[in-house]
Amino acid sequence: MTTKIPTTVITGFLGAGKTTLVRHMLAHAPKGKRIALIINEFGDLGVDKDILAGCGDETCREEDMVELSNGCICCTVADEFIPTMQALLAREEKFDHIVIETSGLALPQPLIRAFNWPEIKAQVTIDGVVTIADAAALAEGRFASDEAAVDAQRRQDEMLDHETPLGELFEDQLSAADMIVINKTDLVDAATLEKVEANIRAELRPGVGVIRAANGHVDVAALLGMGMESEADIANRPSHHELEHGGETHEHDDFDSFSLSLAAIRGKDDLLAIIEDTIRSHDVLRLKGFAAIPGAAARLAIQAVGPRVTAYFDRPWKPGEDKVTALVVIGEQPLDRAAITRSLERAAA
Ligand SMILES: Nc1nc2c(ncn2[C@@H]2O[C@H](COP(=O)(O)OP(=O)(O)OP(=O)(O)O)[C@@H](O)[C@H]2O)c(=O)[nH]1
Repeated sequence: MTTKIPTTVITGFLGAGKTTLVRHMLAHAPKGKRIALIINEFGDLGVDKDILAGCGDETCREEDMVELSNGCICCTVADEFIPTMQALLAREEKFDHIVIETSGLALPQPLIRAFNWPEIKAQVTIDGVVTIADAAALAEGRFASDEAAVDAQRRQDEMLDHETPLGELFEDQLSAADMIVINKTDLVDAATLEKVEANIRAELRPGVGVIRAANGHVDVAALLGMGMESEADIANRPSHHELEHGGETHEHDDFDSFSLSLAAIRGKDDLLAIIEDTIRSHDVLRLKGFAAIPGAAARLAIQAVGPRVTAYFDRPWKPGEDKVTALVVIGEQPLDRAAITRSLERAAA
């Protein structure tokens, strides 16, 4: 009997901390373990791969990272995910473990189901589905629906969704999970954290573990080696979205993303203030990218989750590299691309 390669699936909403957790996991995985990484990112700048490149050293080399950037993994299972897995499995050097970071807008269920396809099932199994929850976003009610408005709508049309797109997606990510990591515990107080955890626990199947973390710092031994064989249990992980929409539309049809670049900007503080203002005025959910700050030898990595903007110089510009400011913007439909672009262009020199 061949031993199947265990695969960990990481889900969680936009900006919850998936890449941060994967980074921690690669840096702390047992030495000698060889891990392949499949990254699916919403938006086309490849920020996550850039952040992860090199952080696993010999555990996960750059050539062991594969990016799936043509849309969300749940819509491209047949065209992209299955061939990517087959190509990984056909490599001469064998992997001990595979980690898949899904995009923050992905429904996990179609991906889990793909592990029952004969060509995958024979060689790979899901070790566990880990869902990362953003304690700060939950505490701020960013997934909550406006109950009064929804009730009024429902009275008019019984067929209407009773969930916001965000709430529905998050429920699907919770229902798919074998383990929940409540991340960003540093941003909320103890009483709030208790409340957030109680709300999450109320949505879970019995037996699903919950751990708390800041900056994705979790015991890697608890993550790798769960042995759940989640694909065999797909019937117990219903997708609210698939049930309600009959699989005809995908949840992220409700979301939009675009990228833009700015040739030259005035300065760092000015740029960050303009980004924060733009996010607040246009309900941007997630913004990330890199900026070229005048006079700086390193590029500035920018991360914004809701109105919280952070930035750090991540590496020196490479010789000959195009020094531009490039950003990905993600939000609910309709995203007013022209107005957001105009707003961000106020940072231009
Ligand atoms: N304060 C705080 N910030 C965090 C924590 N975890 C992650 N972050 C920050 O949150 C931002 C988003 O983190 P990522 O790891 O990129 O989130 P993600 O889920 O991979 O994002 P997407 O792939 O875009 O969906 C980054 O600026 C992180 O540094 C945490 O526990 N506390």
